[in-house]
Amino acid sequence: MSETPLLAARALQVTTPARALCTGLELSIRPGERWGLLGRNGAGKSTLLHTLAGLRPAQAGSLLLDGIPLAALTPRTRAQRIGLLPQVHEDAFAGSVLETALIGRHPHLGPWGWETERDIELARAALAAVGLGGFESRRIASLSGGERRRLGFASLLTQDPALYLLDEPSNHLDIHYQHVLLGLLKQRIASGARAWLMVSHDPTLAARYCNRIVLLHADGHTETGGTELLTATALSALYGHPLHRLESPFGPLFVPG
Ligand SMILES: Nc1ncnc2c1ncn2[C@@H]1O[C@H](COP(=O)(O)OP(=O)(O)OP(=O)(O)O)[C@@H](O)[C@H]1O
Repeated sequence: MSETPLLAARALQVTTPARALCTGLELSIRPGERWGLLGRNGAGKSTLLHTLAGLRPAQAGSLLLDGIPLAALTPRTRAQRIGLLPQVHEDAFAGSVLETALIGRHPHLGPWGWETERDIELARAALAAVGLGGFESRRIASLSGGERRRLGFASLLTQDPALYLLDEPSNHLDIHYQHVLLGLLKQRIASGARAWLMVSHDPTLAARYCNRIVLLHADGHTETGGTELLTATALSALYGHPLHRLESPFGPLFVPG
């Protein structure tokens, strides 16, 4: 495949003061791909995701965004191309729902930094898409956990990056919204120029929504490939817990033993 990857990791090493979380990662994320990143608690999934987003340095190796070293790009250029849905939303400013959805437009604003009618339209449309139409003037502190999570998706939709980095996106979402929101992003990615990498603790969800997989093992080595990596044997070893794979019309279901 000759197309330049949206994001490429070459011999990437991510460490904490205590240990190596990820060693020698080779990853090419291309348009149309939906990557699932699976591993145990504490394996280093969020730290790796933040490194791929350029929010923390790698200890070795390189990261290329559209073929250009990520570190050479301005934060604004990076934010036009990469969007992060964090595991937890930490709200430094107690703004309204509409103001928070509009944060996604910041990397795209003109030199004066003012939002246009079009930006506000996009934010309103994103809120409606996540079921928060009519919530625009609510304070974010008054939202339920699932409503706050849906607002995080709305901010990401208004940002409309090429690469969506999603940290446990199903957190706080009921079953309906898990499928509505992942379905919505999947549709965006099907349109061609975008991709996602999502951290998940649910191999059933990963098998249903992802077409590429990274298994991050506790010793820092990784396996990358298609969904054929999602075998009962591989996942039982990954989690240190027996898992059974059952076939269903909706794809494989993984059930703990
Ligand atoms: N600054 C730090 N100093 C020491 N250890 C750290 C530091 N930051 C993270 N860690 C450790 O690195 C490991 C990886 O953390 P990370 O949050 O990336 O794991 P994770 O795979 O996302 O876990 P979870 O599934 O529990 O969310 C954890 O053991 C964590 O305690």
